[in-house]
Amino acid sequence: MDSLIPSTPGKFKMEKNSYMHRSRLHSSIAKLTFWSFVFIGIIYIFFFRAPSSYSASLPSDLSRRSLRTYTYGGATWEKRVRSSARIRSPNGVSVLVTGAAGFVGTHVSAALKRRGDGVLGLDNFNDYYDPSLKRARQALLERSGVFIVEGDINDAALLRKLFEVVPFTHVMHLAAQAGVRYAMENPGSYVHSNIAGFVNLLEICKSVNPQPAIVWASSSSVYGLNTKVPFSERDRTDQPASLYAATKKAGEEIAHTYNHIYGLSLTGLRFFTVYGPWGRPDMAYFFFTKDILKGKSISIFEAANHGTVARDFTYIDDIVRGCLGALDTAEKSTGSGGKKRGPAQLRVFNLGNTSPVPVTDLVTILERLLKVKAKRNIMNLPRNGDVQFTHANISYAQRELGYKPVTDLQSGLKKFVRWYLNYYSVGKKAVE
Ligand SMILES: O=C(O)[C@H]1O[C@H](OP(=O)(O)OP(=O)(O)OC[C@H]2O[C@@H](n3ccc(=O)[nH]c3=O)[C@H](O)[C@@H]2O)[C@H](O)[C@@H](O)[C@@H]1O
Repeated sequence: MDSLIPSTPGKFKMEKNSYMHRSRLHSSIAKLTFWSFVFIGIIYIFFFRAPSSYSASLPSDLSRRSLRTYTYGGATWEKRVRSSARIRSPNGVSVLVTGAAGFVGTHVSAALKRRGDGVLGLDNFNDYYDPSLKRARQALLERSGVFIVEGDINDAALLRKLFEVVPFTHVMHLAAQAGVRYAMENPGSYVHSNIAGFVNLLEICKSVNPQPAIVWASSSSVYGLNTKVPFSERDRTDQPASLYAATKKAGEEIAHTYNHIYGLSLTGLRFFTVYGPWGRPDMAYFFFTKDILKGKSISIFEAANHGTVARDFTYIDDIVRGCLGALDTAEKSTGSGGKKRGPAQLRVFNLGNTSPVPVTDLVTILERLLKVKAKRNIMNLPRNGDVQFTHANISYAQRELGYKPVTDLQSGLKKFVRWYLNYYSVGKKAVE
């Protein structure tokens, strides 16, 4: 079919010329045939090819997200929102936690609630990974009095409404499209959540009165191809190795802008491979556990020349303490009515463990805890966004937030495995 449709008008002219000596009728049939092909071609491209390639690059969960409508409002709903966000301790704060049904979001929300802060969750419950795990986390939070509003950070009307009902003093912004490798499959979802969603949230935060202070999740991946170790906040972060990292880096620059123009107090936290109970099934420690138990082989990446791939795995409870430290030391935003009144706080911290562990050692620990030998398939680190190692310098967070991780990988994984076996009711007797 391609050969029948001229690709350029020039080509068309040449073909048309070759028919000049034929009969007029023949020529008009040829023209008609040609234009029919062009027409059919256009229809094909716009109505069939375009949507399918569009949905391949902006796949299912993004389109599902945009199409999904959430219902909110009404007296009962507002009552639940207010009650969840009510401060119950003398020095408490009221915090809107975005991504509250996510891994870190659930733990942070529960910790804030425990100490008497007002907490309202927001989550779109997308299906990037098993939503039933998010629902289970939601049930857990509900039992401790945290209500999660179902909605998207891109929904300006919803965010405005939430601030109308509750004048939040703080926003803990953890909603994001996470995962390094998935960015190659679904780039649009990273732009949608990590850039557009973040800007939308900041737009609302800058315009409300009083403006909240914002603490938000950046990522260790912003260090990208940086080779200087341990990674310090002052190191270069202009060589991201994945679109995920690029969107988190963009978030840091966007934070700078909103701080500069509107006086929003902003603290970014660069998390280093956070793991633990209620974790994310898309992360290696989680699906390695699942696959080892099933007797399925696992792919363990190694760098060139059998180079070690390592991560500064950081246990969730340590991260939660870092998040609370960031909230507690966050100064007030200085703007009001969308106008800056003075300079405001702008910070970025590493929250890591400062103790990188090779992925092979992670697997050995899991084997011991699960009492099952892994079927190891060693393969080259794919070029899909992964970096060879991460290692946090945490002295700045230590000084400013009192951040001090205390959990080594062995102890943290033990807690994870115990939770995993219990949650998925695995009959095996592992982890003594
Ligand atoms: O700290 C961070 O900034 C990031 O940490 C994780 O990203 P990553 O460290 O790549 O975590 P995993 O996907 O769980 O991978 C952990 C290690 O296992 C390796 N891996 C992963 C998958 C696999 O099949 N085999 C394998 O050896 C990876 O190369 C990596 O070294 C999270 O997924 C990101 O959302 C987060 O921002």
